[in-house]
Amino acid sequence: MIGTLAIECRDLYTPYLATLQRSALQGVNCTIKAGEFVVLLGLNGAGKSTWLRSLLGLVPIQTGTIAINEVPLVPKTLTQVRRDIGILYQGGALVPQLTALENVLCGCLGRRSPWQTMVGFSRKDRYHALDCLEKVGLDNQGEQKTSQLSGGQRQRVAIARLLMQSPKILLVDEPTAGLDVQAARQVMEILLQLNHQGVTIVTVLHDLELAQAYAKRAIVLQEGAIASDGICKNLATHFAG
Ligand SMILES: Nc1ncnc2c1ncn2[C@@H]1O[C@H](COP(=O)(O)OP(=O)(O)OP(=O)(O)O)[C@@H](O)[C@H]1O
Repeated sequence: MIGTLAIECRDLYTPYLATLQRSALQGVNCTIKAGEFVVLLGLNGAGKSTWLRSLLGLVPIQTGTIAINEVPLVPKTLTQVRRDIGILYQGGALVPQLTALENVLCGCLGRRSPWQTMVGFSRKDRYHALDCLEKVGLDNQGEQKTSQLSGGQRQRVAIARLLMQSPKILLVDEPTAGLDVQAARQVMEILLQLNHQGVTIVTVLHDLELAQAYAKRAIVLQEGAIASDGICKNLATHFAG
């Protein structure tokens, strides 16, 4: 699978923002091959989340092009492209009143008709959701409300929910924010396992040690453009400079 292009951005500009006195993204050029594990680094406001959201067509684009799995991202291809790509937002965005299993089941709502949604989830859906929970080590917590889970467990439920759509590309925004060292490593280990299974991972991280331990390539965004792009090595020294 490595060799095909998972993500390709050419001269990507978002519209001018008066508050910033520039565009959030200004000239992003980048290719990421299928199967890569990439960490996205940069200061607050550098444009990391905006870039991730742009890859799903969630941000207006002024100029430039995006292709996902070699399919140009245009209104006509949006549904097709979104089938292949999952995004995990900061905090996971789970429904606290629902159980872990119910939250994971929500991951298949996007590919169901309104009629199927009214009928409820099938036994097959439930087995699939349990399977996804098992992949993140939470098969015993399926019936627990997510409000009663720890931050690390909630983040893993959010990953399991994404797995329901069997994405080929996972975009992850600060998956370890607010987690202790052990929980952060558990989340990163899950991302690594998924990567070993062929899923392309692009994750925003602020922890340089974790970045170096798990990702092979680091892309650094600065004021909406790529300031550096290379192998994950000596990141602390690089950033000190
Ligand atoms: N819809 C919007 N309207 C106005 N400004 C916006 C909008 N979206 C993003 N911005 C601005 O664009 C810049 C980039 O934001 P973005 O959230 O992508 O940065 P980031 O690198 O992810 O930051 P952080 O590390 O804090 O999450 C920020 O200064 C933000 O305030």
